[in-house]
Amino acid sequence: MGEGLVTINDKKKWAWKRAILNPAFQKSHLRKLEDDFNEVSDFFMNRLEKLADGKRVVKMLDEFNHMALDMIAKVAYAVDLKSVDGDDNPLTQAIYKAFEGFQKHGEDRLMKLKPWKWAYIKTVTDSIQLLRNYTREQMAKRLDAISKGEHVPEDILSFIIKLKESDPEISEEELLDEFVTFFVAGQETTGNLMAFMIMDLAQNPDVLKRLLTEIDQVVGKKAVINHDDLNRLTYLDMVVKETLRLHPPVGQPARITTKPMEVGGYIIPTGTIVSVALFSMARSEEFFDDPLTYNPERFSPDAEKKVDTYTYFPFSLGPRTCIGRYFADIEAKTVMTKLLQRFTFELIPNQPMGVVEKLTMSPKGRVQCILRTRED
Ligand code: HEM
Repeated sequence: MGEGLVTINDKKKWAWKRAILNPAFQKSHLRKLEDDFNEVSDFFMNRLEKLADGKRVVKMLDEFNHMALDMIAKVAYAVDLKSVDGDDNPLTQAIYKAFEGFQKHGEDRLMKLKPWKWAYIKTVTDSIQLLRNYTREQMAKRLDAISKGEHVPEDILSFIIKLKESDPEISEEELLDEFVTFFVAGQETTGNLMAFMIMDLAQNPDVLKRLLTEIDQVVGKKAVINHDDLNRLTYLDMVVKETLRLHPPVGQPARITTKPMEVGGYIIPTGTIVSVALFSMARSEEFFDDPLTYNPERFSPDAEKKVDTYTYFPFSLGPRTCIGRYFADIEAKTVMTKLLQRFTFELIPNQPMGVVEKLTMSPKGRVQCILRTRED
């Protein structure tokens, strides 16, 4: 992700990029891309339709991860990746290889010094090259269309290009970093959120029942889920928030101290990486009543006022809070509404119910389910 928004350390440069990219992620802007959110969700429902035979074991985490990749490709860059139907397309494979390489590099920073890893590293760098060539082509096409005065979508790519308009000196590499950043930052996180929602709902039938009642009453079988529908699905909002509390996809947001700080009598020197264990805080009685119980009521409009901002922040806090939080919110709610309109799910017994933490926190057992259509 190089000098992309997530990893960039230069404060001034970050602030400039963030100011230009922020409007692309505002709720009012994302509303304009509602059709794309619906289209990718519908394509995903067709995929689930094929899997919902009441017999097959479906790993929901894998399905959601593919869908989330398709969502970023479409909503951010107007690209129809359609990886839910199989990831044999070279671009999808390259994206997955790049993610894997990024993760493995995080686990073993000395990898480059180990000759027996060089063949593997080459497969990763080849994939990154393919990805960069592809994004370079997309960017060139878009710039060409803009220069000819053609109509172009108001997607995130258009905002990345605004970086170049604001500073023509910006390198092509940096623009590519930004392009790749959104693929990485927005895929696994939202995929995990939706997989955790299925896991939590399947284990809490009363919550699921109430949610289904809300969906049936508020949207019924409505095909296009828009912003107003999402606003009226208030219990769904509470369910999303409670899932993010008990199962935060980013379990430990981190910061680097810029001056010495005292915490609990200990001095933390400048330049220390400090991470806050959201996952553990959610499990502590010091911060939440009956913390292990999955209880969306914590986020009912009245109760939510009592939730302390400094104990619950799945999208982090401060200026470097997640830029994609509304994107994730619209995506998760649109997809889950459509899924619950059509399907029921049942967890396969005896699968691991814990979490694994790598770059993100994901369900260990990949949420294996049997799916059925609701008419069955
Ligand atoms: C449920 C889904 C998501 C969760 C839980 C999540 C969580 C987070 C967190 C905790 C951070 C801050 C990291 C830190 O402070 O250490 C962050 C940053 C970021 N996220 Fe997300 N995120 C999600 C979805 C998305 C999506 C969909 C996108 C883009 C389409 C995105 C793009 C970013 C970017 C670019 C940053 C860096 C922002 C900056 O430093 O200015 N995220 N996210």
